[in-house]
Amino acid sequence: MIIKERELSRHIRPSDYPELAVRMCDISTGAGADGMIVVRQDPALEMVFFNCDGSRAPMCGNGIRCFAHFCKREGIATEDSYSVKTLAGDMVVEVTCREPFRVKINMGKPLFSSDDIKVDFKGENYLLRNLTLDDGTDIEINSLFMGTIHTVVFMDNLESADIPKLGEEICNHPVFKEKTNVNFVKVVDHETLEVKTYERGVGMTLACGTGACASVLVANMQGRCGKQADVLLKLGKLSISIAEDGNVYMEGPSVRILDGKFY
Ligand SMILES: N[C@H](CCC[C@H](N)C(=O)O)C(=O)O
Repeated sequence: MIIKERELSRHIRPSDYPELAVRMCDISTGAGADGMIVVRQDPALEMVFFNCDGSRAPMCGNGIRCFAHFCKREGIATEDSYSVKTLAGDMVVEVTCREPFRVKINMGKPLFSSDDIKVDFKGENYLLRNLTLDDGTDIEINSLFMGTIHTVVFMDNLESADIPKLGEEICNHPVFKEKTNVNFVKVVDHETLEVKTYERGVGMTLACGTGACASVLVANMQGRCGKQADVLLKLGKLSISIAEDGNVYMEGPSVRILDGKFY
């Protein structure tokens, strides 16, 4: 869900955005969405993103494709390539097709330090670590910051596993001081991954752009896929590529569903 900050009632202040996100995203009494984006135009073009529980997230991969689509339709961005400020840094947008709308985003580079993912650990990164679950079993996880905090879990049985339950447990595990988004990844072949994501502040989602990037990155580091891979999500497909300089690119669509007035 996307709103223009300039068109908001003067009674609504930035401190009200978390509550507005909860109300607008509510499936019963609002429009129903995973998150709310405020388009800020001053002093620079900025995407201000909230999860449907009202928490702020630094970045949203799906959101920025919708943001770019919205800015094009509304005449806010007239160029095909421009930069968007986010809490995870400036993202570079490049419209690859106007109708149907497709866009490629430079999502930046992954970060691996304990400070980036808010986990206490020694060593260079938090990849290939064992996490002990409530039932005493260990699960191998890989955590990193790719626009936001992500954990990647490789799994062959995406269909039979209780992903919502497992996702919720990992997301809220005390090791993650600011929680984590959790991506369950099945390697289909060297160019294709299937990903299901449980999101912090949301729950199960139909698609997660930053999660798709995190999944390809970790899969590539472990030799499970190449530097370019398609990510199959419940609702669509994203193309992810890792450039020589380490920047990660995400390419995919955005589709307008409705325009409206929220009271
Ligand atoms: N759905 C988003 C990510 C939202 C992340 C958010 N749930 C958090 O970090 O709190 C995406 O497409 O990249």
